[in-house]
Amino acid sequence: MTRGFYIGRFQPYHQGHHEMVRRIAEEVDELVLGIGSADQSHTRRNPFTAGERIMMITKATIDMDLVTYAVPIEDLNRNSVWVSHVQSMSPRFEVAYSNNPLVVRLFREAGVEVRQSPMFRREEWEGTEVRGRMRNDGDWESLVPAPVAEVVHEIDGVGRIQQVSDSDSNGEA
Ligand SMILES: Nc1ncnc2c1ncn2[C@@H]1O[C@H](COP(=O)(O)OP(=O)(O)OP(=O)(O)O)[C@@H](O)[C@H]1O
Ligand SMILES: NC(=O)c1ccc[n+]([C@@H]2O[C@H](COP(=O)(O)O)[C@@H](O)[C@H]2O)c1
Repeated sequence: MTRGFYIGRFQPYHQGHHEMVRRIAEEVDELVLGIGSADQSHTRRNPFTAGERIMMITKATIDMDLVTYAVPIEDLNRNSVWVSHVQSMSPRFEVAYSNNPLVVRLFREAGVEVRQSPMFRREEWEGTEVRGRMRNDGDWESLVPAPVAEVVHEIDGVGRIQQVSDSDSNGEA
């Protein structure tokens, strides 16, 4: 039995994340999806709460052939102990998946095996692009799994993003 760990902000969970989970499913029996920056929401870069991101991930991965757990991970302003913080919040895992260079480095320095993947259709499958299209009334729905689009509609996510774009000075280009 192998359990993996895949961390991201998932703002929102999009087709690039989904493709990565599909490939990870070929290598592990169970996967923990760490919801990074869990304490952040209602800003341009981090519009969705941890709970909303749990809904997106749970509904999008329900039909997949692996057990998934979505675990919120708050940020910690101390990189040197961040891996211990992650491990303290997550079910035990043997291998971590990430394409984020800082995350890869921190896990490797802590002695955790890390696997990276290619970036899939990165020109479209990127959180920043999805949020940009939501702000501009573009076609964001084709960039996310259908259950994620349903969650965004349920919580009026587009309305929220358009509103925080005006008021939030937390700045995303
Ligand atoms: N299209 C993709 N193909 C493969 N991996 C991806 C893709 N998009 C994101 N990832 C990886 O998934 C992890 C989580 O990504 P994250 O939630 O930050 O999404 P993002 O699209 O990079 O977001 P943002 O544009 O909001 O910073 C990271 O390791 C990231 O490199
Ligand atoms: N010191 C820290 O708090 C620390 C260090 C590395 C990554 N993280 C978090 O891990 C997540 C990494 O996800 P991304 O690959 O989506 O950037 C982010 O939420 C990031 O804030 C936090």
